[in-house]
Amino acid sequence: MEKAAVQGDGLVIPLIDFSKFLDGDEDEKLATAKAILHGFQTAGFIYLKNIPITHQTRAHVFDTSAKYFRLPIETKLAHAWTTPEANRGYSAPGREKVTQLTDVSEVDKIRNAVPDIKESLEIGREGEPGHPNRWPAEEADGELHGFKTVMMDFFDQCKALHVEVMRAIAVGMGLDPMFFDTFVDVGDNTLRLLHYPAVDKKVFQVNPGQVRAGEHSDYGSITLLFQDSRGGLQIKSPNGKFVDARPIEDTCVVNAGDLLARWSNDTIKSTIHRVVEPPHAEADGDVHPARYSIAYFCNPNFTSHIEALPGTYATETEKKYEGINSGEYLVQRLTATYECG
Ligand SMILES: O=C(O)CCC(=O)C(=O)O
Ligand SMILES: [Fe+2]
Repeated sequence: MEKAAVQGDGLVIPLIDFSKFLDGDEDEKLATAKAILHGFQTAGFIYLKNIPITHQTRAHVFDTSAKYFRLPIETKLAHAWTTPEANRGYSAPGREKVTQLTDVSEVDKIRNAVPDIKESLEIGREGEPGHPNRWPAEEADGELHGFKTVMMDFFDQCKALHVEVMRAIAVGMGLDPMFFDTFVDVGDNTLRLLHYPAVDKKVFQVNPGQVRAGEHSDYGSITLLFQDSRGGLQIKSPNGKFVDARPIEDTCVVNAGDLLARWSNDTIKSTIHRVVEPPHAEADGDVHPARYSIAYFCNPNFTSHIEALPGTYATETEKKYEGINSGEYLVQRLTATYECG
């Protein structure tokens, strides 16, 4: 067994070789699927290595993302995020406050007190009726030439990885390997490019509680998280302490979201995480350099009805939740998180 990716305060996040699920023999496939499910059931998080998304693709997407965030703020605001139903476009620093609260007025209070130091661009499925993506303009000879192609290609690769991780979960649960396929084939997912600007170290000293991204759980089935080498991601342990989730090159951090936890009748955990001041002193003196990450939020098809999975309850009375429509659930959660209007 591989050394854990993260270990501390009762939190153990496994590092799993995903090629053993995709290309291994039957025993390797089964053992890997079980390890993946076990990671989601215990930590709610796993790290995957040897995924089909190459180092080159990933590096190119990060470079392209950095180019995007160098655009002037007015250019970015011209394709700003609009509504939870669309969930596409640019969010300037301070717009979204990810939090556990679902009451809009409470979220507002917190957002105004200590805004997150980050900006993001949300990209959804192309062709969703009524919700076109909000793309930056690409001039033929401009810096951003090819942006849309790069991002949609990455979107599709992540979409395929979602399907494969769900197959691993199905195998781990003893379900038909394709059980989830018809629940996730549409790709109602969101690609979020994230930029945490360089920040003076003093900001963290002066404002206790200042973070780069506030504590929250994700909403959907799973999130594929690609982080650069800066660090600062933390995951809440079962004892309530935040533990550093160190960057490991060429791995993808995968965490279960609230809807998968609900779907699994709470046998899978959706674990709280946040992004704080990086743990290591950087060479740049008084300033923490920028951090870039990319989160790909996977969801069951918005038309899916989500209710306790077979094998997660013995009798009807053990079902903890009512069935729910995936799309409605996600819009509800996003409505509480973003400042609308
Ligand atoms: O930037 C990161 O590492 C985490 C981002 C995150 O958790 C989110 O956007 O939901
Ligand atoms: Fe998150």
